[in-house]
Amino acid sequence: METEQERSTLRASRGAAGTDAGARVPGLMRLFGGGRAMAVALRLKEGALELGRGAAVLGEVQDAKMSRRHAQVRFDGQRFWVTDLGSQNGTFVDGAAIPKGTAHEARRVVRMGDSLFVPSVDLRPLEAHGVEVVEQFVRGPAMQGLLREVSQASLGHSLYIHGESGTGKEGVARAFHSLSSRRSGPFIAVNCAAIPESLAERLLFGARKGAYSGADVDAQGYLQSADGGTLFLDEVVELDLAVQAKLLRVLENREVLALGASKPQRIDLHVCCASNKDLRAQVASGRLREDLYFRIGRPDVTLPPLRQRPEEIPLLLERGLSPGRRLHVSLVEECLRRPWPGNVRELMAELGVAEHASHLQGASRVEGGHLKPDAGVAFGQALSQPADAPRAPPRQVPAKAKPLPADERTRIEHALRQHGGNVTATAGALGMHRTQLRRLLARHDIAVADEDGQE
Ligand SMILES: Nc1ncnc2c1ncn2[C@@H]1O[C@H](COP(=O)(O)OP(=O)(O)OP(=O)(O)O)[C@@H](O)[C@H]1O
Repeated sequence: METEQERSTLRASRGAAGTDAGARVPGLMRLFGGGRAMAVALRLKEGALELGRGAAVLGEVQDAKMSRRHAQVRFDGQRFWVTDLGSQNGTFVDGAAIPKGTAHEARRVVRMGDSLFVPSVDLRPLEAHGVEVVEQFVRGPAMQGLLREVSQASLGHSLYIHGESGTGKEGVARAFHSLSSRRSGPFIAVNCAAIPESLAERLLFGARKGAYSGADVDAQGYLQSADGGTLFLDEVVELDLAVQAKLLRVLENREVLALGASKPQRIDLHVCCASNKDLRAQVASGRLREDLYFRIGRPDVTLPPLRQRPEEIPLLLERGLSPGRRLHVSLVEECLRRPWPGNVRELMAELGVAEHASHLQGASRVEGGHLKPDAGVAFGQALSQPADAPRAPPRQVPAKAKPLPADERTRIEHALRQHGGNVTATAGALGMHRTQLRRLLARHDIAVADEDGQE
C-alpha cells in the first residue's frame, strides 16, 4: 500500500509456499530465538525434524543453550510428538519439562534453550506471507489473507467484520477506509454500545437548533461527520430497532434528516459495521432488522481470535514494550500458552502490567513471572487446559500419553526449582493463584518451605 509508512516483515527462511492445494506442509514455527521475535517455518523431513545447536534449519540465529542433539519432533499425521534426545538444559512442552527419551505430545509451545517453537499442521501460509508490521499493526498470514478480502470489499460500499472483542476489528475497518476511494475523507468510529438509547438519534443523525430544549446550536450527527468518508459502527446490533430503521433509510436514500430539520441533507459514505455476534442469529432473535442486515451484513470477514494466530504474539509483545526494555523467553512462552479471551487488547494491557512489575523489581527483562496469574486466562479455566489449540487437529488422548497429573507434577517441580522453592513466585510463573498452587502441592504431596521459611 502506498500509504504505508513502515513495513518490516519477518519472513520464513525457506522461500515461498508450494501451490498444491492438497498437500499440507506440517512443521514447526520458530517464534523466538536470540532474544528476538521471529517467524520462521521449519519443515519436517519425512515426518520428523531433529533440532540442536548447529542445526542448519536454525540458520544464523543459533541457540547456545541448546545441546548439539537436543530433541526430535515428529508428526504422525494428526499430532506432533517431541522427544528429548538427552539435552543438557531440557525440553519443555507448555512450560513443563518432559522426561528424556520418551515421545511427548507437543501442544501449544515447545521450548529448547532460549528458543520457542509452535507446531503447525500447515506451514504454507507462514512460508508465503511471513508476519509483517505495517503502521504499528502486526499482520500474520491470517490477517494478511483477511486484508486481501477487505481490499476487494473496499470497492463496494459496506463491510461487516465479525470477531471477538479486542481482535483488532477497528484496525481492519481503518484498512477498509484507507484502501477505498474515500481514503482522503473522514473515518468516524462509533461504539453503538456506548450510546445511551435516548441520545442515539440525536448523536447519529444530528439536530437543528431548537429541536429540543437546550439545543441552542445546530449539531452534526456522526453520519454527517462521516460524509465523504467511512462510518465505523462497532456493536451495531446495540442500536434499537427504530434507530436501525432510520439508519437503513439514510443508507438507502443517501440523505439524512437531522432532528428538527425540514430538509434532508445529501450524504455519501461507506459504512463498516462490526460485532462479536453472529448477525444472522441476531436477525433470527429480532435484535437486528432483516432489511438492515442485507444492507450492512455483507460482504463479511471474520477476524480469528488471537489464540489462533500465535505467530503474531512475540512480535506484538516486542513492539508493545517500552524502549530499552527486553523480553525474556519465559514471558513469550507464558503468553503463547494462555488463551487470551480479551485478545490483543488484553495482551497489550497485561504486558504493560508485567513491564511495570519487572520495573519495580529492578529486573532488566520482562519475564513470565511478571505476568499476573489470571492474565490471559478465561474465568474459571485452568491454564493446563488451553481453550483451543492453534493449528492442530482435535486432540484425542493418545494411548501412550501420560495422564495430566504427572505432567502437572513435573511442571510444578520444575517451576519450584526455577524459583528457589518460593511458592508465590512459582504460582506467578505457572499462571495460577498462590492458594491454587498450595492445593496442588498438597494433592501431589510436594513439600515446600512456607513463605516464612518453615516447612
Ligand atoms: N494486529 C495488531 N497489531 C497491533 N495492535 C493491535 C492489533 N490488533 C489489535 N491491536 C490493538 O489492540 C487494541 C484492540 O483493538 P481494536 O479496538 O481494533 O479491537 P476490536 O476488535 O475493535 O475490539 P472491540 O470489539 O472490543 O471494540 C487496540 O489498542 C489495537 O491497537
